[in-house]
Amino acid sequence: MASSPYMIELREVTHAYRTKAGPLPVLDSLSIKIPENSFAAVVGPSGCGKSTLTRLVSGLMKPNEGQVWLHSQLVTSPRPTVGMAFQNPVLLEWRTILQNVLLPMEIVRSPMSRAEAEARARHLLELVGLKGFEDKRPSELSGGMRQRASLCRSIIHKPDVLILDEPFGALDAFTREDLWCTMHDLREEEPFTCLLITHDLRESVFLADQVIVLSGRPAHAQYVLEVDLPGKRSLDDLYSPRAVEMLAILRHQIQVAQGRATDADAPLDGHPAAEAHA
Ligand SMILES: Nc1ncnc2c1ncn2[C@@H]1O[C@H](COP(=O)(O)OP(=O)(O)OP(=O)(O)O)[C@@H](O)[C@H]1O
Repeated sequence: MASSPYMIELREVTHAYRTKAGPLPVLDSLSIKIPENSFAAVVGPSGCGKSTLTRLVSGLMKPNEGQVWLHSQLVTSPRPTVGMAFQNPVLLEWRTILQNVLLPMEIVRSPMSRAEAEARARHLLELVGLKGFEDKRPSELSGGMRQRASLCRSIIHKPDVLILDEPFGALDAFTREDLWCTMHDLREEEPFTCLLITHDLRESVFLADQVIVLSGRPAHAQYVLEVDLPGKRSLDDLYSPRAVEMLAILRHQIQVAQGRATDADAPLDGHPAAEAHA
């Protein structure tokens, strides 16, 4: 079995949940390739299997068929080298923000000393605009600030891969856009490989190098759009003719995935998934 040259690779992954009503097929021959230090966004109809995909990549679940590769290793058990952030940033109220950010260092083995980790946590908090809040408790912060702290926590241990499962979904539009820019700042400071699950097409185009559109359940990679915008983007880039064109393509692909449109009337661009993954 050949190892994978990608940071994340799914090869022909098929998975069904066992339910009382019988097997529920969720993924069907799903193949995805994400190179090191690149950012992939996954979009698709509600309930098509996006969160299932994150559980497979982090090793919390094993697929019925196919392989999941992470940093050239076959994933067969939970991976400490994966950082995760979710829609609800669960921070521990009895710890300060700094102590919350440092939490993974107590769980994951790392070559960093305690002093190095603390210096890194303080630096990350400054980078995301939380300088001065290190000693506050989570309840003293706004939702957007808590999500910023949660992002710092997810990368404090320098994970191979960062998995973001709709981390900005519960925030108001302005805070969300602010956090998108923070993501670009973080990536500029320290490259990492990221898999983002989102329902927001603008978010996917603003943040990602490739946008993978999943089909309806059981999901396969229906379409892959390579985002050809500048590396570090400004919000104005979202209003460029090219960004508007890409958003139209993605909107159409989501409609195809939902069974509300066919490929016959597709805007012309991008790569059908099969081509991009050849
Ligand atoms: N542990 C489980 N047991 C049985 N069925 C499950 C389990 N987890 C998820 N499902 C079902 O599998 C399907 C895919 O779920 P998943 O959460 O991966 O979808 P999703 O694309 O992330 O959904 P959404 O867009 O609504 O967040 C759904 O129908 C869900 O009800």
